[in-house]
Amino acid sequence: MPLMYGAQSEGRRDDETMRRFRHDRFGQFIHWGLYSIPAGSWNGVTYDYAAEFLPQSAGIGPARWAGLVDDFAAPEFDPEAWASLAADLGARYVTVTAKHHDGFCLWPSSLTDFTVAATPRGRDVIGELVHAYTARGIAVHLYYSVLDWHHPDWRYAISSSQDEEAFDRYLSYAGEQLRELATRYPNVRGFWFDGTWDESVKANGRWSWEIECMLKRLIPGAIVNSRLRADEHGARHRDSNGALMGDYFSGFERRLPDPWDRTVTAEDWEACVTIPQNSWGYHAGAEVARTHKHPLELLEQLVQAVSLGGNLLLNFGPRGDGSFAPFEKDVVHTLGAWLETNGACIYGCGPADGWDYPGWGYYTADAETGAVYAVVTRIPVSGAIALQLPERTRVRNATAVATGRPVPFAVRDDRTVRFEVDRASVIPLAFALEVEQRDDTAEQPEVNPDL
Ligand SMILES: COc1ccc([C@@H]2N[C@@H](C)[C@@H](O)[C@H]2O)cc1
Repeated sequence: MPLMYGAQSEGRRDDETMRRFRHDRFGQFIHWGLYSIPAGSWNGVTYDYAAEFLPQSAGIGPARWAGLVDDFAAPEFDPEAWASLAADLGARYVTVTAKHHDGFCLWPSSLTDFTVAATPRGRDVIGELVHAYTARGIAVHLYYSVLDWHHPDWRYAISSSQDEEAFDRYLSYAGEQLRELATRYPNVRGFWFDGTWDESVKANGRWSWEIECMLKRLIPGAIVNSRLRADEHGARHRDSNGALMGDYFSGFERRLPDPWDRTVTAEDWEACVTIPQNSWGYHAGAEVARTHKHPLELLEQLVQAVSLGGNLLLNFGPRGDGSFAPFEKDVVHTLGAWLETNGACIYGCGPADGWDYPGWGYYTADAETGAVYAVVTRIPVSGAIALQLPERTRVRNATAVATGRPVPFAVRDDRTVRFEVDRASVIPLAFALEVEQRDDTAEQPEVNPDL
């Protein structure tokens, strides 16, 4: 059907900025704001829901919530230390909350006084972070919530002409804030929109179209996630013709596609995940802490995302004082150390065509060289893994990515090779496979079916 405000482009973007985003594969999400101070508790009551939703959980109105501005002193906030942490994690980009649903702005916006400028130290958090990350070669995307609990003209739905006039004022405010962000911080790489599910926003597809046009005019090549967009019929992420809006699908939140779901490889996508089961802002509650994922679970999510052609955006919620909690530093050390020696199977990689999900781990392939990687995340009881080869494919040799040492394998039949895996191996264990297309007229590989 003809659309005025549908997808602005067809298919994958193939410009340098998007190729870099695709190559990066691994990003760090940062949720930091007023909600980081109470960290899930209010007036002595702990609410086990997401910490950034505390105003909703505890029924705190905007005026009382705004009282936290005076407590946002953030004595431990050190942008260079945050950038070093991201580098140690192995993240190639960072997405930072410039404004979350509570409407508090981490930059000194001229459009409102509900910003860091009103805090005791008045620092331009976004400006200092953009500088620090960029100086370390880490790209920055700015998270912006269209949903705004603080702004008096915000409406969840439009049910009167007064609502319409108010919400039009709100959308003008949000549009001017976005212009301000793109103008103040022109070297950010992208914008990550959230809070766009309400009827009021879905009814304003033209506004979302115009915002995407404006941001890409102000910052040529800027990358925008699919959550910004609605078309004129209220379709989100994909327009009414099914075309992806924005530059990558960003509907996977605290979940990934099924590891065998190759349909997702048709487009760029990013999954955002948390370390606790469900809190993006720092939550100090013991019950929430009980549900933190093990670092290796998060590492497996990264490998799984890459095996399906996606990026992983792993969230960290710094504490109200600007420091990171010990459990987050554990994640940084575990993932950073593994990526230091195994990054070849992640950065610049994507799905390995023809290599089906094996169950014991994931296959990735270098998008440039075609090199195939087998990444073992669970060792079968047999102590061996069997690789089902694509048609007319032969494995010439295999090396352990972390050490570069050759790895012996047995050819079981013309479609199966088998690796013995040392149970003491560091998991995930990545093998680099040198494969070649086999000319069927050539001699068949020597097979040993008893293996
Ligand atoms: C269940 O509804 C929501 C609504 C918003 C969110 C927000 N999206 C994540 C990326 C975080 O910012 C979270 O607060 C999560 C769940």
